[in-house]
Amino acid sequence: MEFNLLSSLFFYTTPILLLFVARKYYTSVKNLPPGPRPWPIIGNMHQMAKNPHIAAANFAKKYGPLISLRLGTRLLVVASSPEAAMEVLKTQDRHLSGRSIPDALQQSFIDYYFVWARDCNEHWKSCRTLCRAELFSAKAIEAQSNLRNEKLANMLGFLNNTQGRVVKIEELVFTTLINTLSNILFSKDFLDLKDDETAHRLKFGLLKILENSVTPNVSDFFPIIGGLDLQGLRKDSLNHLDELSSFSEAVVKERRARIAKKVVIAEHEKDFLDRLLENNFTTAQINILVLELFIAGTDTVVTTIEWAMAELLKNKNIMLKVQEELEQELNYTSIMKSDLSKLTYFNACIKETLRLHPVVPVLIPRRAVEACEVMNYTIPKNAQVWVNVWAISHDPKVWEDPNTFNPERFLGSNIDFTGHDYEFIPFGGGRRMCPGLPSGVKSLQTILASLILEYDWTLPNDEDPTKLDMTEKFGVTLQKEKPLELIFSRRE
Ligand code: HEM
Repeated sequence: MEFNLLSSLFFYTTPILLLFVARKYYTSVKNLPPGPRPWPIIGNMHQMAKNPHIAAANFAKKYGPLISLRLGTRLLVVASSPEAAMEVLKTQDRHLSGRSIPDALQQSFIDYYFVWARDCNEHWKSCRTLCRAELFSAKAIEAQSNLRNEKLANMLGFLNNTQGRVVKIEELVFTTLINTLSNILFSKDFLDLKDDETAHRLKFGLLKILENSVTPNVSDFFPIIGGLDLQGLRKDSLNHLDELSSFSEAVVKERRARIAKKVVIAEHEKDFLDRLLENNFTTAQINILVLELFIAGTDTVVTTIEWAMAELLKNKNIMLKVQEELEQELNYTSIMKSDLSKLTYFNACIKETLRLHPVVPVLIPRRAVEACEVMNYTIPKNAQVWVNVWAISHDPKVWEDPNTFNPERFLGSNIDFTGHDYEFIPFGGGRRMCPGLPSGVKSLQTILASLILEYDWTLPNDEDPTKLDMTEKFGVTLQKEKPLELIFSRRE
């Protein structure tokens, strides 16, 4: 009886309270960027639907390059032109360098996040410094080359035995990348190319965490009721995080035991885990960091390779040109030893893939740590900020014929993805820019070059490649809705 009374009270008063809070908040902020009129309570939620990056790009056509939208009681500001992106990522980088942590990831270890660190705090700084020195510096990438070569050889060996069977590209590349990364981090393979089930479980867990972080969630729209976790996304993410931590936890335990026994290891044999332990990272901090590196460093590369292969299949003339360049410059044994950045046409294809299919379409959402001005509009403290890379990449005012896959546009051009050319920022920019760029690009180059050079690719059931379904699926990463499946046959 008492419970019924309380729940009815909650049911009837909550919407009124929310409406009041939202109204009070939004009428108090002056000079917000323009945008479509929000509905009471829900704001513009219903207008963002399945593909929010496209919906926001369409609003930008009407309201300008900086717009504001309301998602429940939350304010979202979206930058959709190179000029607006530059103001967010460069001019106001310090004020807009926070992350907006989705409710699904509001867990007890929130202070240990790297990718989702709320602001550029001391822990974030030590993660970034250590990762840059030990994983992503030119010296570190060079030191990883034997290991990468070995994992690449495993992948090609596996493909040689598929004998006309259909191969799911995302699973093949995912396993290769996880093992490359797990060896760099822990000197250990996490997966076996023949063991689909474990690979599937790991991939499912990582993707589920990403998916939960972008699933429309009432707790994000109305933080006042966040603690209730009405959709169970926080609980579900924690279950996956716990399960995935078990992959690393055992290794960390083993390593600590080795250190306790004072076993001496040569400097050049130490891996990333040794460095983390030397820097006094706790087991919980290591588990989260490793998970975030797996999340940030696998799906991005897998998805980009899948899009690149799909575009090359669709565009036979471009494929022939890349094959010709690779054949002239390399052969398989020299791929890891070659400087692949010298292959102009091949690299133009990688850039064009990242332009047409920017794998992180709105960057990882930023948060205003302080109120600031962008394009003469006010961005209030704690507003969420997207840089709509997808909109910039598909804007005919920025790119000629933007929907066509045309690597030639990058030939003889200095435009690069290093975060300074704001019309092309697939890795973001400013202090939260992707630190894994050198590692990601190395993986894209070596895996793609090997697959192009070594095999002819055909679609199952003699499907016509020019009719390949290129529908996108929105998420933190912009995936190909229908996974690419191919049959590989060795080239002469
Ligand atoms: C095709 C490959 C990749 C693409 C397109 C990509 C893209 C991005 C983007 C757009 C961001 C957000 C940047 C921003 O907010 O301005 C990001 C962040 C990040 N990426 Fe990547 N990434 C790739 C590969 C990798 C790899 C291989 C790793 C590591 C193994 C990695 C680790 C990270 C980390 C740790 C962050 C968070 C940085 C921070 O918040 O300070 N990424 N990435």
